[in-house]
Amino acid sequence: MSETKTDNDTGRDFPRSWIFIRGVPAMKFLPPEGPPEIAFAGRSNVGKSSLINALVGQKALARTSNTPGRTQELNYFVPDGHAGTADDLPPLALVDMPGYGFAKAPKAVVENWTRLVFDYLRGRVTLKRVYVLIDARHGVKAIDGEVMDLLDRAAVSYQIVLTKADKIKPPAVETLLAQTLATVKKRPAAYPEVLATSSEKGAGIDGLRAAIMTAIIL
Ligand SMILES: Nc1nc2c(ncn2[C@@H]2O[C@H](COP(=O)(O)OP(=O)(O)OP(=O)(O)O)[C@@H](O)[C@H]2O)c(=O)[nH]1
Ligand SMILES: [Mg+2]
Repeated sequence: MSETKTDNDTGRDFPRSWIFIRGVPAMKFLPPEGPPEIAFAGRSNVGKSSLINALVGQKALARTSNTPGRTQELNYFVPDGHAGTADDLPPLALVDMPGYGFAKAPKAVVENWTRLVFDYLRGRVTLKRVYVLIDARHGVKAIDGEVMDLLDRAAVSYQIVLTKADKIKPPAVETLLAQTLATVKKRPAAYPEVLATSSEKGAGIDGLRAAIMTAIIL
């Protein structure tokens, strides 16, 4: 069994030690459907990989970069210490994804990632919750709306997370939280709570861990 650490506010356990198990360049390479999956989606450079590192408390589990287009496959992370056999599956998997929108890569390559991300989001039976990340400096863009439309149509549960909250003033974070919450309340598959985070400063990370642990038992 993997060690666990406890979130004070919920008493639920979030696994402490995580490993990378697979990078998936196309749908046919997905692992067999098993543990509940929690996926992280968002525009290139929004901070998906950094948020995963903050959640697991490991600085370099997922690769991050200042250059948009760093993550190029669906990357699977699971808690360490599980055999992966039918009677010892990990309790969940975190899935880091390529970004959508602008990236420093050829157009055809970006189109390929975008198709992979959209196909995965639409069709993965064990996908329990998608975290749709929004850069707190930029707010919700048209492509984020398209992703939310897709998730609403596919009835896949998702929750909005603002990233890089350390980059703007607290009142501006509050305003964006309220605006974003008003938008998601009209959306059928959206969880009616928006979280603000900073992977850099650790803000909002405990709350996100707790939300994930709740999502996998729903
Ligand atoms: N100030 C600040 N910078 C952040 C935060 N999160 C991420 N960054 C920075 O933003 C850049 C992009 O972070 P990544 O985690 O690689 O972003 P990503 O969404 O995984 O990017 P792609 O894989 O290219 O789509 C890096 O330079 C990070 O250091 C944050 O909370 N605060
Ligand atoms: Mg990334």
